[in-house]
Amino acid sequence: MTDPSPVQPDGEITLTVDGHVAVIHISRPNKLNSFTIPMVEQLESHLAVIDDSEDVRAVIVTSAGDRAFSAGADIKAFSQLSATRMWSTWIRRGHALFDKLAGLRQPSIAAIDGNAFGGGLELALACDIRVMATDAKVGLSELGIGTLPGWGGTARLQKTVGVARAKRMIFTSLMVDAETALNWGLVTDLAERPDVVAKAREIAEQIATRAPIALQMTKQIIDGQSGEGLRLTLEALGSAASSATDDFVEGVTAFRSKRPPQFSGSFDDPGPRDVLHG
Ligand SMILES: CCCCCCCCCCCCC[C@H](O)CC(=O)SCCNC(=O)CCNC(=O)[C@H](O)C(C)(C)COP(=O)(O)OP(=O)(O)OC[C@H]1O[C@@H](n2cnc3c(N)ncnc32)[C@H](O)[C@@H]1OP(=O)(O)O
Repeated sequence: MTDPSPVQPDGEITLTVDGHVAVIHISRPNKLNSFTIPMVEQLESHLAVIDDSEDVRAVIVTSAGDRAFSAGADIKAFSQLSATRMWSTWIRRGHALFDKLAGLRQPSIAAIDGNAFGGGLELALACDIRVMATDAKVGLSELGIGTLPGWGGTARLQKTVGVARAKRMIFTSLMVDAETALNWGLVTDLAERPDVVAKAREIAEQIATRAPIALQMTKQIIDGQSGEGLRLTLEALGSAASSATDDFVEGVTAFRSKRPPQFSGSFDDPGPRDVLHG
C-alpha cells in the first residue's frame, strides 16, 4: 500500500491523459479544494498541454474525490492583497484562465463530485457539460463575501440557466441542490457521488468517437453569438465540403460500408473530392 502523496498546503492540480481523454484533478483537501495561485499556474500549463495535443479529444475536470469539488478562490489569500495585486494576480489571471478552458477546441466535462461554490462553480460553468453528484450543492457565493463572480461565472450562469434564475442565484448566493440544478439546466446528468467521474468518463468516451474537426466546428458554432450561428454553420460546412476533411470522407465511407467510422482528425487539403460516390 503506497503512502498517499503528501498534502500540498498550496494545493495541486494534476493532468493525466488516457487515450483520447484528459483528466484534470483538483486537490487541496484541507481547504475544500479552494484555488491558490500555484494551482492557477498549474491549470494554466495543463490547458496549454491539452490545447497543443492532437490526441486529446475530451477533457474531464474533477476533484480528487475530496469533500468538495471546489470552494472557489482562496479567500484568505486574495483578501490580503492590495487592490492592484488582487487585479493582476487574481481577477485578470483567473478570468483569462477560465476563458481558456471554455475556449478549448476539445469539449470539457465538469464532474462535480462535491459542493462547488464561487470560483468552483465558475470552473464548472467554463466546462461544456456538467455531471453533478446527487448530494452536492452549487452556487455563486461571491456577493456573500463582498465581491462578485470574477472568473466569468456571472455571464456563463445567465447563458446557462437564464436571466431570472441567474439573478436569483447570484443576488442571494443561493446554493441549489442537484435536482434543482438538473431542472434548471445547470447540469445535464446526475449520479451518486462515487459514480460521477465514471459518468463523466462515459460521456467523454462517446465524444472521443466523433469526428474531431466537425466536433470542434460545432462547439465553436454553439459558443458563437446566436445570430452568428447560421453564418458559422455555412462557413464551417463550406470549408469542410470544399476540402473534404479525411474524417468527412471516412464518415461517409463508413456509413456506406455499414461499419463504425475510425476518425483520425487529419485535415489535408486535396481540393474538391466526390465523397458521395467513392
Ligand atoms: C466590487 C467588488 C470589489 C471586491 C474586490 C475583490 C475581488 C477579488 C476577486 C478574486 C477573484 C474572483 C474569483 C471568484 O469569482 C471569487 C471566489 O471564488 S471567492 C470564494 C467563493 N467561495 C465561497 O464563498 C465559499 C467559502 N467557504 C464556505 O462558505 C464554507 O467553507 C463552506 C463551503 C460553506 C463549507 O463550510 P464547512 O463545511 O463548515 O467547512 P469550513 O468552512 O470549515 O471549511 C473547511 C476549511 O476550508 C477552508 N475554506 C473553505 N472555503 C475556502 C475558500 N474559498 N478559501 C480559503 N479557504 C477556504 C475553511 O477556511 C476551512 O479551513 P480551516 O478553517 O479548517 O483552516
